[in-house]
Amino acid sequence: MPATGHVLDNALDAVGNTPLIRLDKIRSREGIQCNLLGKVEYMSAGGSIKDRIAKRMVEAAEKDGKLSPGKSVVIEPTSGNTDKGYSVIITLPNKMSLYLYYVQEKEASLRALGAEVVRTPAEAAWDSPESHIGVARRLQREIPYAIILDQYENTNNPLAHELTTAPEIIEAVVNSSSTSSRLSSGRVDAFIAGAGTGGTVSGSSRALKKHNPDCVIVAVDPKGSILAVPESLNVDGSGESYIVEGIGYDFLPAVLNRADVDTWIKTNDLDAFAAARILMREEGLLVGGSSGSALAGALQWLKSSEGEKLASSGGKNVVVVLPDGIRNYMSKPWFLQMTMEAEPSPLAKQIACILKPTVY
Ligand SMILES: Cc1ncc(COP(=O)(O)O)c(C=O)c1O
Repeated sequence: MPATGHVLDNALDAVGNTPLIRLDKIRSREGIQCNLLGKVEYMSAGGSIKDRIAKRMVEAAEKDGKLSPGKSVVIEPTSGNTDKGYSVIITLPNKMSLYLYYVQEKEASLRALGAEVVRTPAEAAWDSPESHIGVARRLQREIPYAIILDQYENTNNPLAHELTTAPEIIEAVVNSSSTSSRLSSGRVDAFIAGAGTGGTVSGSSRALKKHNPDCVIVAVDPKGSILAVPESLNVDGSGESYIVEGIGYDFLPAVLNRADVDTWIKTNDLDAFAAARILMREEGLLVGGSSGSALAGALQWLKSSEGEKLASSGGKNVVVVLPDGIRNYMSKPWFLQMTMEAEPSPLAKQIACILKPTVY
């Protein structure tokens, strides 16, 4: 959400500057005393936290003379590049290939922006030639002027979070604490985010620890992924697949510096989707599944022996990153199931009663 009252030059200027919103209903239903604040990334122009790194990686490559408009083909990064005159190819793991009628929203949005999308089998190991990474590398070898900006290794990925995500959070908390006594610590006391490439947690951690050396950085990793430490955390559910998208890997991305993380929390799909539903129903935030993972992880941590002290301290500020919105997942079975109530609500019954005699 950009500053209001200004005409922006283009959609890239509407990347980031997302709101930090109190999750007060969840806070009170969980009996938590500290402030629970959601960084709502679907309000960025492309609808995802990935807008920030796509923008920074492209701009850095331009500065280094690695990209020339009209000529270069950018392989892999998400939206935001088309405005700049590059052809874009996205290689995307086909997570839900089992569902025949699955409408692929991510693919449709990317195509709408003018990108070519190549689907790759989700089962492929990251280092196999069939994986999204393997296919991207092959295309780069074959297509002239093709470049992979490589979010897994590109230091501009964590840097985007160090220079935008975390400073926005700090600014919002510091500014608002001068006018609201509820944000009384005036600092970010804990930060919780899902880990995929690890750019969000590592980059944000660097800025947040400078702001408050005691800020606790909690990373959320789905069961079945291997990112968490200690390694023993990854044993439960090892080899299992998970449906939630955007977080967890079967390899360690170079941009994830595990030393930047204080604590890891493992989550499962069921808890993640239940938490996403609560964010929608109770807070009116139309988030995607991994936002549910982040919230589920946050609540798990706040109930743990480590997080409990913060949870019971009024005026402390705990920030949860909500990385994208439901737009990308509207046809996923987990979401469709969620929208079908087992039992009609009293209001639904009343409506049915009123409309009964009507023949349509
Ligand atoms: C949709 C989505 N993309 C990416 C990420 C992770 O970001 P990063 O790659 O910075 O770890 C998340 C984290 O929750 C996510 O939900």
